Amino acid sequence: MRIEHGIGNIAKCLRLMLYDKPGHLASVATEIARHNGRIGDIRLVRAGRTHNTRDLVIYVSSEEQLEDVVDGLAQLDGIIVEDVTDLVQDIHKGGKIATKSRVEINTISDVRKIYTPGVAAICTEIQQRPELAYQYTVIPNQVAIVTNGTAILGLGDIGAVAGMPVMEGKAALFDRLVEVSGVPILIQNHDPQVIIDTVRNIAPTFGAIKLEDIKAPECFEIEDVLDAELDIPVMHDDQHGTAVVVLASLLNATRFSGLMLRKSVVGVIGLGAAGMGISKLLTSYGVNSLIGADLDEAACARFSTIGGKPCSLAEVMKNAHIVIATTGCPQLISPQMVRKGSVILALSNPNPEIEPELAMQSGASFAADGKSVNNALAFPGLFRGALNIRATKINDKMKIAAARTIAKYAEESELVPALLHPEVHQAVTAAVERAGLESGVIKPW
Ligand SMILES: NC(=O)C1=CN([C@@H]2O[C@H](COP(=O)(O)OP(=O)(O)OC[C@H]3O[C@@H](n4cnc5c(N)ncnc54)[C@H](O)[C@@H]3O)[C@@H](O)[C@H]2O)C=CC1
Ligand SMILES: CC(=O)C(=O)O
Ligand SMILES: [Mg+2]
Repeated sequence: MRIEHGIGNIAKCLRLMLYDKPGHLASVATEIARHNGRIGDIRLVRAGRTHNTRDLVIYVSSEEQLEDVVDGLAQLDGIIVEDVTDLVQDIHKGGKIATKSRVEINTISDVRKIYTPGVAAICTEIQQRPELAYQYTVIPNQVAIVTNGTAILGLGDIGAVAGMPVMEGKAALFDRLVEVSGVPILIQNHDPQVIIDTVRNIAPTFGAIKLEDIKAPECFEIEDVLDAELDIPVMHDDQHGTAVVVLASLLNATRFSGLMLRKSVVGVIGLGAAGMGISKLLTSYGVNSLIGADLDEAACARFSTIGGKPCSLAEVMKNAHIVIATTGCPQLISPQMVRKGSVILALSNPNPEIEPELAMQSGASFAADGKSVNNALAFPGLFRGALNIRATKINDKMKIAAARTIAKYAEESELVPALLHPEVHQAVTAAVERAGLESGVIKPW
């Protein structure tokens, strides 16, 4: 029997037929536990005279572990494994988003209004007064989610199309959390200039641009140029959404542990898009002592330009009170490296640099991974707030206001609130609106 130490990222549904006798379900649970699998929902599908059929969700870390579970169950008396389905594949079939009509179309008269000839009058009005596009079209509620697929989560340069499930996921969250229409835009090109030109040309379709999973260093130039040229917000989520959630979690971590954030030594491992975005916002917040490690010399040089001190991974782990890892390298941090009492945010997805449980067992005072400290807590409210006030930018004041608000909604002794917290995204929206209005980033008509 293999022993798995992973966190069980693979969700499978087992359809089991089993004797309807006391204790049978318990023997199933015991067998799954023997192979270190975790159990989710259990649903009765059919109640027969002698047998029941149940769907049982399990979480495993590998296909091999699943095989062990299924083989083990098949050997139990009175249990047949009828089917095994993958819940993640199931939920992706057909894609996760769609463009739908917001208006009823029941009669030909409806068609004449929403389409030609009626629509022509609206077109002409917009031609004469362009600002009416914000009243009569989806533009002010629509955000482009732009990727070239070069840093899809921590999977690396897997191409824009392979990154589409992530872009759809972000769009689905936009809709669910703040009713923004997110539109994935896949640009199959590595050249920053091509991305800049493409986004510039399609920008009139959108109220804002969210850059996503574009690797460093290209992401910096792309964002800087577009931000300067366009009069709508342009924000690279991996840089700034992540930075906002990190600041929120550190506001809480330092409050609970008695550290002073501005006086703490903060170490960043992986100085790419996320690492640099985090470093810049923490500097803007007032963190004075920032050390960082990266394998790439150019990344270290960029870090120096914002006041960071490059050093080795071992030095970061030894000297930093707070460690933030954004390398895309699972298990980069070993238990022996953890400094007693430190705060460890191992943010790489889909797998962290160190599992939070292991970091805590190794002496960390707080630890979290990229599933919980995730930019999805920030980007919905940042964009919703910016769209609501017709901001031209999302500036540091808006980001810090968002971070403070996220921090406030965390449960006692948690670093951040749950992503589906019923109030946090609306509260972030309101805070971003206020900060934007105070700092005057509004487009005048
Ligand atoms: N939890 C969250 O909300 C977020 C997590 N991330 C995660 O952060 C990771 C990096 O993403 P990006 O910054 O967008 O990628 P990126 O490609 O822009 O940057 C990665 C950086 O890590 C460095 N690096 C790689 N291996 C290293 C090692 N062994 N030691 C030191 N440095 C190393 C690279 O040289 C590069 O500078 C990904 O795993 C991603 O999932 C990114 C954004 C948000
Ligand atoms: C969360 C996210 O944006 C990432 O891991 O790339
Ligand atoms: Mg990302």
